Amino acid sequence: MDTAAARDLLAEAERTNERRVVVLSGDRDAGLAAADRLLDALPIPLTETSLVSTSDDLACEHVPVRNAGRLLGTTQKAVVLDCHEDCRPNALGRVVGAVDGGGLLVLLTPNLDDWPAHRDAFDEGLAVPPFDTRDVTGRFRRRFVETLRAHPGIAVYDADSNTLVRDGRTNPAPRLRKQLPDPPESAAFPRESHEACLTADQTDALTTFESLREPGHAVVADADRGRGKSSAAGLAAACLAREGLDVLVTAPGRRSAAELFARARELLGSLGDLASDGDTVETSGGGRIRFAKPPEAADLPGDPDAVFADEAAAIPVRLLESLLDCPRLAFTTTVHGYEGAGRGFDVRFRDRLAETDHDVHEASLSDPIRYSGGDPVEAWAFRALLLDARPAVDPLVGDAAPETVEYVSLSGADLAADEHLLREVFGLLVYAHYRTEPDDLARLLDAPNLAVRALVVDGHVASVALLAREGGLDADLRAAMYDGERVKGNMIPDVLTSQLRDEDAAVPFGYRVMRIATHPAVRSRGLGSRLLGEVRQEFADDADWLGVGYGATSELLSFWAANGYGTVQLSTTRNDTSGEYSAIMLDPLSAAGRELHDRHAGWFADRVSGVLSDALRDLDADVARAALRACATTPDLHLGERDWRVVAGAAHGPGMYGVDPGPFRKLAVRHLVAGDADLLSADEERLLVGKLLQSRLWDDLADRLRYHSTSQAMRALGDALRPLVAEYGTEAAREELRRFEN
Ligand SMILES: CC(=O)SCCNC(=O)CCNC(=O)[C@H](O)C(C)(C)COP(=O)(O)OP(=O)(O)OC[C@H]1O[C@@H](n2cnc3c(N)ncnc32)[C@H](O)[C@@H]1OP(=O)(O)O
Ligand SMILES: Nc1ncnc2c1ncn2[C@@H]1O[C@H](COP(=O)(O)OP(=O)(O)OP(=O)(O)O)[C@@H](O)[C@H]1O
Repeated sequence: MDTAAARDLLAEAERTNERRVVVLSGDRDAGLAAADRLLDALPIPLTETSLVSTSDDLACEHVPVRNAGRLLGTTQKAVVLDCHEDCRPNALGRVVGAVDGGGLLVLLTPNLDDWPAHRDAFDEGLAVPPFDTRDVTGRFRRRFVETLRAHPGIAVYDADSNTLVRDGRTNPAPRLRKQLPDPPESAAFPRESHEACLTADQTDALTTFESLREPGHAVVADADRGRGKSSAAGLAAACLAREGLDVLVTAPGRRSAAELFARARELLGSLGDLASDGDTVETSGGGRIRFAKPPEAADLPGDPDAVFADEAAAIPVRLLESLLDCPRLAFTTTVHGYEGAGRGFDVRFRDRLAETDHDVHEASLSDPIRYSGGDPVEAWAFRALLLDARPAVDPLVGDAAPETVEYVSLSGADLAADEHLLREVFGLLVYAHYRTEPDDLARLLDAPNLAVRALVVDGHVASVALLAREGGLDADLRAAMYDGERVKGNMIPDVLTSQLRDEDAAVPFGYRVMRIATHPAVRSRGLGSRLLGEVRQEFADDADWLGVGYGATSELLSFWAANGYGTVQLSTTRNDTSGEYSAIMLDPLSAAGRELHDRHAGWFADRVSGVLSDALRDLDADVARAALRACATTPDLHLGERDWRVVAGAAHGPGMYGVDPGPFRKLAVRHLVAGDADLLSADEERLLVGKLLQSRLWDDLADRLRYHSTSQAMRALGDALRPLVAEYGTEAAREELRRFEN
């Protein structure tokens, strides 16, 4: 790229405070040399430049592609992203956000015509056994190249032929540069906090946060990425802590709360109120700002005065609900961008918030901080990575019912050919699953092991399922897996083989429902079940099993059980963000699938009482009940005469559970897995789980189940045992019962 063109492009970026993209396409070495010349010719210091690449080929900072997340929240004047050997959509999303207004994103790419056929390390990751890289398609790249050629603000330079294909200038009319906002005349927070705001939106948001000085208020701040909402929250947290309040901050990860803490520290520092600056920030007024992961924050440790949930949409609603007991609440959420849509924050949580006694205040920030509004590179990134994909608007699917929808199979080619459909499918997945990210868009379009099935109404997506083919692995791979090697993309066979030590688990093949989502406007009408029914019918003669692995809640366990899926495993560690244990369930389709299911269901029932008294001691009793109820087997119950005498005796008083817990546990598992669900009340079942299986202390259990006293809880367990003895006991057991009943 000749120096004059590069200088003109950078000058335009600086003049408008927008970003520009330079694509250097062609041979990698030629591209690198062109990048080197470009950076040399431009007035951009090396210290403000990063190269994101598999190798360290330029004189500036080098960030490995897999660590591109390091750039999140930082800003650079120029970032060079090397797309030759490992083009990761996630890295692209992170890198774009790190370029400052007036800066350049430089992409090193293969020749744009050839790129879709080029295979790299990312594609190798998509080539899940038994597929190989040749099975991976290049649709994501084809679409990506089209966006590079079509969007304004993107220069394309062919480094092989030294030709400037597009100069990337948009020649905008001159605009007034934004001034820093004036602090409000009268503000409740210190003037310095308002002076620290960079846009008028941020000032307004901070003013909204002032309501939190009094208890009984909640603030919801939403914005697109990079509008400074976390920073506004940080300034507010600092002001509250300065007044002596204890502020608990939670976010999907500590990293995501970094900006909030940074602003709080800066402000307290400049006010001279920073007493201690470790993981917890303490103020000279006796206040503090501390962090806890969502599952811990949900218990409101130390009864904080205020809770701030940053990126709240990426935190499960169940955990957010536990925060509502705190007198002051703040939630920030991203409108567009993957974190934003997760788990229907708007749909479900705002209603819950409105039902509380808190006065709810809203703040919206639309002015970007790092670059001007209307920046063409932001618009391009939204489109290229579908950051703004949304489910169909409600009225378009409002009439969807199980009888009126059409079941369709959507191949990568179908999705690539129909942008509307792609947006709706992807938008729905993003909306419902907080972990959906840019890499998933490429997977959807190119991965050979994935299949998309949907229910559509008038061409609009009402429900969608993403299926991943798993298993059917040869003996060598199975042995490797058994020996502990990670075999990518085979989640269920992997768990059954390596954790549960079943070397044959990956012989049969099946489809794991990776994600399923029904449009929020039409949930609970049977669409999700219809979709799973159709999937079952379609694959009945073509696969050995259907399966699923997900963060277990009692509602979801019931949903899957109602659709024929049976529990075979509960994980022994919790997910960091959701705090949920995951469940694996199977729905057998063939004889081989049934074999696999039956041996694991049987084994699950055999071992579950051991696990519940150990790693799963803190599993929610209702999740345990639902997981056991969803296990499709009938556990053995071989109790001897002496066992029954102990159990029946305990049901009436003189016998004691503690002398020999074994038979009680067997009885509980037998009933909770395969017994008549109406025999005991929900609380009685919770007692079986809590006392007999999880060995909780009586005081704790009485408290949890709201019994007036420990002895009342003990009597309730006896009452629960009686019908069980009557139902399952031998003649000897019933004889024992009759002794006491008379
Ligand atoms: C691998 C995975 O994807 S697991 C995660 C599943 N997906 C999600 O959680 C995304 C958000 N949720 C959704 O999109 C939907 O709620 C789905 C896909 C779970 C269910 O789709 P729907 O079309 O509502 O299913 P359908 O109407 O057939 O069955 C609903 C029943 O499932 C149960 N159910 C399952 N999950 C839930 C839930 N989160 N909230 C309420 N009910 C639920 C209920 O029993 C419900 O019956 P009800 O409405 O009479 O109470
Ligand atoms: N008042 C401020 N003072 C200094 N820097 C700020 C301020 N507001 C925002 N920034 C900077 O602008 C960038 C975006 O801010 P922030 O992270 O708060 O925004 P956000 O809306 O939460 O965005 P994201 O969704 O990307 O986290 C950050 O790099 C931050 O350091």
